[in-house]
Amino acid sequence: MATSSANVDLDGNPIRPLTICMIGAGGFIGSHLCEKLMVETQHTVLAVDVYNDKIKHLLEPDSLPWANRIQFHRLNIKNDSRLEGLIKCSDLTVNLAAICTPADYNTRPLDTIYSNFIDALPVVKYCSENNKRLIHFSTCEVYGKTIGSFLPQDSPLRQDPAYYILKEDTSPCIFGSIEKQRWSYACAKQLIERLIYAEGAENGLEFTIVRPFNWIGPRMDFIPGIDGPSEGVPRVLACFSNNLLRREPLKLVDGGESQRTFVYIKDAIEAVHLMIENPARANGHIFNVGNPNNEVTVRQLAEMMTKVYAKVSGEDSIENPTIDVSSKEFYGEGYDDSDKRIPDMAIINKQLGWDPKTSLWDLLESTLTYQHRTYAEAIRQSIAKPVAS
Ligand SMILES: NC(=O)c1ccc[n+]([C@@H]2O[C@H](COP(=O)([O-])OP(=O)(O)OC[C@H]3O[C@@H](n4cnc5c(N)ncnc54)[C@H](O)[C@@H]3O)[C@@H](O)[C@H]2O)c1
Ligand SMILES: O=c1ccn([C@@H]2O[C@H](COP(=O)(O)OP(=O)(O)O[C@H]3OC[C@](O)(CO)[C@H]3O)[C@@H](O)[C@H]2O)c(=O)[nH]1
Repeated sequence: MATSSANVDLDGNPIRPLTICMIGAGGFIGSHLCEKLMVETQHTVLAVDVYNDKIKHLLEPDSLPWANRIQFHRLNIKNDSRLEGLIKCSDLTVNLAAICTPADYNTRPLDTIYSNFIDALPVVKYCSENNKRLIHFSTCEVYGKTIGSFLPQDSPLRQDPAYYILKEDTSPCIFGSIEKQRWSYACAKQLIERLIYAEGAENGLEFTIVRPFNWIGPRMDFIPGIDGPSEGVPRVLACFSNNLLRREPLKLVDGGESQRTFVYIKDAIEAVHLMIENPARANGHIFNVGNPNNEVTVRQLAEMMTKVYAKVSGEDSIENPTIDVSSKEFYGEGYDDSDKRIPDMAIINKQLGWDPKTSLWDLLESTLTYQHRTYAEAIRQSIAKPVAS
């Protein structure tokens, strides 16, 4: 895998220290990107978010070696006039802010559309008007369903990669009908991608669009009832972690037949680091960032996580480790799903020489070790606590 050295880019040019306005810096991806930039580079981060719990370890104490290179700005980009000033005094803006948990797409469709489209508009506008570079986080979900999913079940064409590999410049974007509000998120992300592209074409905005394919690792989402709402539904890694920590069966939505490719957050962050430090190679591009070698069905993911968790916790798994639930029961009316997501890697490989390296087993082993260490005792105590009458 290509890595950028501390001082020169992939073409041997010196890398000057940048000021980066990172919006959504307090989230899962933001926390890992801040960590990378603090520990391995000389860049400065203006970290914008409404929360900072996941980056507290980078903000305090004042004696940290990077203390003068990171500032936290608690603000909501929906309604805060400070945003333009922060973008203006930065060299680059990285926009990660979004509602991006599937349980919200069909239950809070308005918030989802506003968050992923309307709230991103000023960010794009301020970057364009002030000639500032933008790295915007979209999603693999803009591809929607694969062409192959519309073929008859027994069609041999379903095995042909041409019908399922997702390519940035040629694959169509196939969403379900309007009442399947699951796709409101993907549609909002697609429209903001189109707007950014148009700003590049008409007004010369220097942009890079990132399409993450299921990045997973420590600090992803929350564990319901411990550091998030008891009834909350996070993404699958946290749902299954929660079930394993509580010794409950893992819930397989609609049989767990959907397929995903999972990439380790630390591999994926390396790709973003390369984009930041190689603007000449990254500007004007849309990049898939995922690991095509780590494909599993959700059922296989549940089985592997059960085995890995038994290994890292030293506890035997329960007798019936999985249970089937319908998507209507789990997510409510209007849910739908992506059938299969395999990223084509040609563009990122050619432009940045990036390839993921961590296997699914290895990334689950380090992530579930973290989950066990971070949450097992808190869960034990919450279960032991008598319920108030
Ligand atoms: N994690 C993945 O695998 C994945 C996959 C596809 C796309 N993405 C995209 O990557 C981006 C980051 O994802 P993540 O997994 O880190 O999600 P996350 O929810 O952990 O992080 C998003 C952060 O944005 C902040 N935010 C949201 N609205 C805000 C607002 N109005 N003002 C200020 N801050 C706000 C949230 O507080 C949160 O900390 C999102 O745009 C998401 O759509 C992620
Ligand atoms: O307890 C559970 C939770 C989920 N599933 C199923 O797992 C699949 C993956 O679900 P999840 O990780 O929550 O999200 P998606 O992959 O569907 O979508 C995300 O992908 C990228 C992003 O844009 C941002 O992260 C987001 O939209 C899915 O099939 C669920 O039904 C389960 O069986 N049990």
